[in-house]
Amino acid sequence: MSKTNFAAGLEDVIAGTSGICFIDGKEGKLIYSGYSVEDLVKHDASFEEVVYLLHHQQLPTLEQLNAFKQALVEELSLSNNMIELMRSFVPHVSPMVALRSAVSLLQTEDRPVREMDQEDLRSIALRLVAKMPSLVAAIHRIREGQDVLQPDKKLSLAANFLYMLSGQVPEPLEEKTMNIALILHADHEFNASTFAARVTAATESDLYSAVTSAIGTLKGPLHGGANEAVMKLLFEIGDVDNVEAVIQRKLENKVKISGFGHRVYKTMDPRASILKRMSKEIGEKKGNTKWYELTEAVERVVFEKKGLYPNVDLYSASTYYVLGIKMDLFTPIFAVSRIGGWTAHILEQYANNRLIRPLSVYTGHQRREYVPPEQR
Ligand SMILES: CC(=O)SCCNC(=O)CCNC(=O)[C@H](O)C(C)(C)COP(=O)(O)OP(=O)(O)OC[C@H]1O[C@@H](n2cnc3c(N)ncnc32)[C@H](O)[C@@H]1OP(=O)(O)O
Ligand SMILES: O=C([O-])CC(=O)C(=O)O
Repeated sequence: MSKTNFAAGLEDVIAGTSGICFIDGKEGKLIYSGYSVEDLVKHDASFEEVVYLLHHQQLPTLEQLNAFKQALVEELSLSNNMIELMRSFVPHVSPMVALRSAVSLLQTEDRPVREMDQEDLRSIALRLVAKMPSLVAAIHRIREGQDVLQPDKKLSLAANFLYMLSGQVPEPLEEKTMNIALILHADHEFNASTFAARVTAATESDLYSAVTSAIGTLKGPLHGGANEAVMKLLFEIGDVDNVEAVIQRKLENKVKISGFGHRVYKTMDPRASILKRMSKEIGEKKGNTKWYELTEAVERVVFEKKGLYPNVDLYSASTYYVLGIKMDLFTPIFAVSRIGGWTAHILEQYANNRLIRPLSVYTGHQRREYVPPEQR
């Protein structure tokens, strides 16, 4: 590439190798270390099993899976000190800002680690995966003025997350829905937040710093923040009869419709197809299909008017909303899942590292002579 050629937004640039995840953007396929997400969902894989797969690029044996689940459950709870620290800032900031800050604070409780020691790195990665649902649930309960709940060690990670949020052990379909949502969001190759994590890791900085970079990157509405933006759009539309006019107006004003379009998929995002089914199923179970139907109408109109396909964020919004989750927790839930992928990529980056440092095309002033302030 010459110094004046560049790819805006790094479009189509191959920035490295990875054995974790493969996306076929033309065919709409998402494969984690050889296993399609459809297959993992069809066979009722657990989120824990998928995290193991991402971390080891191998499905665990039953014994390995049980040990991994046990290790995760043992790490779920937050210290009293951590909860007290969180009380001081959670009520004043958005959940994503609180989550980014809380992850940073978690490091202050870590035992001393051996630098770049594989075993220590893996145990921090596991700790981060386990703490994420507990942090999000604690953020929610603190800002609602409720007690922070301890995890129930008999529950899966998906069920524990819903339990720590609401204080109710979830129904089987609620647990299944959350488990599938967590699997579907767990990894996506060199997406913006994972790439941010890898850039930080490539300086040989620590795992907490890399994950903090990733959370800050996920927060934006062009990336993970789009699921909350979809719910806001559904509220703005309000009724199926308004879809056509609201979408038309937005498109005329060149406003991007959240939950549509993708840098890599040129067809339906395979995760959106599965979440569409889940949104319908949980809506029917809860006797509230309004949000599913509204989303489906938006999908139809956006396709007719602009030829755009849904991405993962479109149907996750109605799915979470019908589960009774507040919309400003949608993006934090993305982090509860994506921590699996982020940590896998950070470990992979450490294992085969080179500093990530691209170039820019300079568009500033030509060389000039310095003039002292009093002569300008
Ligand atoms: C988990 C995730 O991160 S999935 C993505 C979540 N983000 C969203 O849902 C936000 C809405 N979508 C978008 O903004 C974009 O589609 C992105 C950011 C996902 C991808 O962006 P890019 O690959 O840079 O595509 P870009 O923004 O250049 O769009 C290409 C064309 O499609 C149009 N387009 C793309 N997405 C949308 C959209 N959601 N609504 C309206 N038009 C869109 C653009 O306006 C542009 O059209 P033009 O050529 O007529 O100007
Ligand atoms: O891959 C991307 O660019 C965005 C995305 O869908 C994800 O991170 O899940």
